Amino acid sequence: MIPAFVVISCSDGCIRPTAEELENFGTPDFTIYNAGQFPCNRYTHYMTSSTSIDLNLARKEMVILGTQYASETKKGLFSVMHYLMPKRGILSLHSGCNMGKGGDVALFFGLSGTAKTTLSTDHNRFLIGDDEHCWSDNGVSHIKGGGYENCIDLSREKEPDIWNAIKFGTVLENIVFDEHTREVAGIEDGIKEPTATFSACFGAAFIMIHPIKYAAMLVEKMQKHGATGWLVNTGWSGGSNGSGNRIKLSYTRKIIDAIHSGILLNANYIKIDVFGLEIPTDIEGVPSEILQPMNTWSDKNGYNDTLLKLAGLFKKNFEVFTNYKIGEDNSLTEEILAAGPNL
Ligand SMILES: Nc1ncnc2c1ncn2[C@@H]1O[C@H](COP(=O)(O)OP(=O)(O)O)[C@@H](O)[C@H]1O
Ligand SMILES: C=C(OP(=O)(O)O)C(=O)O
Repeated sequence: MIPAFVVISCSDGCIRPTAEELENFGTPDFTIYNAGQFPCNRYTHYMTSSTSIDLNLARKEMVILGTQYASETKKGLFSVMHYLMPKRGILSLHSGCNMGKGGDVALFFGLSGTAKTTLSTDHNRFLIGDDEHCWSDNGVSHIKGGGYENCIDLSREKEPDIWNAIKFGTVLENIVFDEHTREVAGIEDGIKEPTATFSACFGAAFIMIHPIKYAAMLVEKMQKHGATGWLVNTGWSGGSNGSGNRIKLSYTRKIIDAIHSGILLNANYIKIDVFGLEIPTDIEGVPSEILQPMNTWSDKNGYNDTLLKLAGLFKKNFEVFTNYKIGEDNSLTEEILAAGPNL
């Protein structure tokens, strides 16, 4: 049995045919069988849990078993888009997207929980979508309707647009009203030590062809349209477990504002060791001392050890991609490698 909230989430995310269209609908482009909590057989070869999402591109069918996660249908379709779109020269992206009043478009890449929804929802800009987009020669369009926001510590002051979006008809998932009756663990419960997670294209779970192919398309589109790329920390700063804090959302928003305004193109930068990242020395509204990560760590040896450890993990992670050649030469892979950490 599928709970109503799963159905609502799916129909909100997809284009709903009108009654007239339904009369002569013909053969669907794709058929999804979602069996809700009915499990898969975990004793099947390669099955590691009682949840499975099986996709058959030739039959144009998907079977979802053993999960009531509301987004599973649309995330499954996201994988299908990662197969179909690149074939048409369109780049599919795990990103949020918004547009400034002058028509400038920004994409926000990141794994789940890294603030695609939070930052693409910006009072001064138009929201295109929070999670799944396509970049074609005609511009950026969103794949799914609706938005999926992490509600931990949500407040009217800090995130007014998202706060106001919660009204009748909103589906709340994994929400605990009363700590005493809580049955599910919170997303961050039980996490003691942050672990480095690498996910190609910020969405390894969804991509269908080699990640370098998506990377090549991204490079081509960024060069063609003169887009700039920025790495913004929306996560931890100032130490590993037991010390440090998550960067304040208000500071992150100021950093994003400075990027949108173009002011950072002419700022002063300091290059950090190992990763070679260039970090602006000043951003209006953000304390300068938090911009350089080393300043925020009281344990300087801990900082250097962690920097080297992370650089090693980066290099190791990329090893599996280095043999893939794209185009006549291997230059794109070489360029990506050159931009990585220098040990
Ligand atoms: N500095 C920060 N920048 C962005 N988000 C932050 C920051 N600190 C905390 N958060 C919180 O992190 C969460 C990000 O979740 P969300 O935007 O739903 O991520 P995603 O859309 O990438 O899955 C939100 O609850 C947001 O309030
Ligand atoms: C969790 C989801 O996406 P994300 O956290 O990447 O925004 C989702 O849309 O189901």
